Amino acid sequence: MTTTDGRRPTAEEIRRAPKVLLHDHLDGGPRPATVIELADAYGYTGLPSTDVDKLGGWFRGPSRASSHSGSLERYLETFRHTVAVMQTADALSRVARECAEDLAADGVVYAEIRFAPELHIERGLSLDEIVEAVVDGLRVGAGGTGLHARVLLTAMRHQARSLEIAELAIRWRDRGVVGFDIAGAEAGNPPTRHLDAFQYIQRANGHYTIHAGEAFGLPSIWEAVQWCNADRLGHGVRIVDDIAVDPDGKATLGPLANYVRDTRVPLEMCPSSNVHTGAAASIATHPIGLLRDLSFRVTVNTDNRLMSDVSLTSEFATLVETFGYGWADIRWFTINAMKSAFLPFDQRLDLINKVIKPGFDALAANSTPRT
Ligand SMILES: O=c1[nH]cnc2c1ncn2[C@H]1C[C@H](O)[C@@H](CO)O1
Ligand SMILES: [Zn+2]
Repeated sequence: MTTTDGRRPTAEEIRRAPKVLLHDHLDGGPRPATVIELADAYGYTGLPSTDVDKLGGWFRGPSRASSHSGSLERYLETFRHTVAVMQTADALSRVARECAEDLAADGVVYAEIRFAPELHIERGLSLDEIVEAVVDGLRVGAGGTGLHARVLLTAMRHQARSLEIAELAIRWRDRGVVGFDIAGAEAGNPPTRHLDAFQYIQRANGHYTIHAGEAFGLPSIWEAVQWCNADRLGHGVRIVDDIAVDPDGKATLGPLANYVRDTRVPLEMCPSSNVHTGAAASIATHPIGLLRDLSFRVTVNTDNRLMSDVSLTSEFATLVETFGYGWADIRWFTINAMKSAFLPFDQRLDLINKVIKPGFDALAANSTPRT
């Protein structure tokens, strides 16, 4: 459904819509100017440029399919510069505060921001000090805005600290941290490597999502769902490998795709990031179109706002442009995301009924026909 006059939502209208973001990396979204200032303040001399525009362009460059082999590993290389300047409590707080400010300005009303504490210990911060700095920064940045910001703690899947990070997540669960995740190079690092961490969280009645089915296929998703009991899947795009579509468009789901759809496993889809890492060839051929048509529990996310040069608004605008989505679709993705958040049920319901639905109703009603 588009607006009553059949017109598609504009980017500015989408920006004003109350949106929900479940998959956004803190170290994938700092402002280029902040990276330069922090590098200067802390004596980090490794930046490829100290010019704001050039640095921004450099971060985005490797994401472009043309200049990039479309590999997750290459995409992840750029993070070393953002991580390098996020090694003190002040720097972490500032990046977190600005992240919340940027999301609030983009019309996000609920966000789960993730990062890997183990990457921020180079200057001697303890894991708890790192989490404290980020939680504080988000609280300050979100203060006085309509944004509710929470944290997911990520463990790097090629490392061996996941149980420790899982314990950290539970230790902070009543203080802004709502879940756990694993990220990093997927091939060769299957989710079951971290089974003890997932089981720890499960025994503590906590929540976790798992990056799976991005750079590796169905076995990764199967392990994440059937061995590790993931509450949600980060990306999960390769679930399409278990769906056959015949020439007249009829889709047949294999057992894993059926299971994921039947049990409403939320898919944290990040279309632009997937094009940049080679997980999808283009937005037009991105599986989100098919998965939305088949009513999987799809959500729309940014992944890395800096490296992929996106905002949640721009990501929705791209989908509107590509798939002809209207308000009903954006609202459906948004409510899917809010239902899938790691927030207590009553708070999710409150945001849906008091913020999201009224916000979308007002926008769809007020959108004026184009002259
Ligand atoms: O899309 C991704 N897939 C796997 N790992 C990722 C992705 N985006 C960011 N990361 C990694 C790099 C960051 O340093 C780490 C924690 O945010 O998570
Ligand atoms: Zn990610």
